[in-house]
Amino acid sequence: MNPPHKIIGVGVIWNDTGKILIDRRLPQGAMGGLWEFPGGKVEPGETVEDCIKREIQEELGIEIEVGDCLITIDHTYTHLQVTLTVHHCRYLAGVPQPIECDEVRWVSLDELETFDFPEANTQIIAALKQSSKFL
Ligand SMILES: Nc1nc2c([nH]c(=O)n2[C@H]2C[C@H](O)[C@@H](COP(=O)(O)OP(=O)(O)OP(=O)(O)O)O2)c(=O)[nH]1
Ligand SMILES: [Mg+2]
Repeated sequence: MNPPHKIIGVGVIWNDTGKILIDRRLPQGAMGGLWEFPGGKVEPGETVEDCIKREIQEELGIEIEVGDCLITIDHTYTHLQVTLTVHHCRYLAGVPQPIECDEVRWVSLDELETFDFPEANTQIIAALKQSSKFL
């Protein structure tokens, strides 16, 4: 039997000093304690862009603008298959609050590699580094 499949909208949120917002998942549950880019499950009838905007408002209490898609990744974990659709986002307003996570941080692209992320994120970080070469 294949594990269940979730479609996830994920935001790489940039502020105007070029830092990226990451959050630490709660210690309990799947991938507990790992860092991630904010996001969550796409609800029925919702676009990925709407999902990212909603999740980030719910989880962090901030306003963002959702931009271009960076990458889409299909990844199979032991108990779960995920499709992560990752968009660049622009921070607009509000102070990020750890509403549904343990901690939030603004970090540089270089610092990203020093945090522990889920396995699928290796590809997101590689894509970010690749795309930033041309900035
Ligand atoms: N938001 C986010 N999720 C990620 C990343 N990398 C990664 O593998 N995931 C996985 C972990 C989760 O299984 C899923 C995120 O969906 P979610 O946050 O709604 O799922 P969850 O398991 O925490 O919540 P739930 O099903 O209990 O409602 O995608 C990432 O960078 N950001
Ligand atoms: Mg989530």
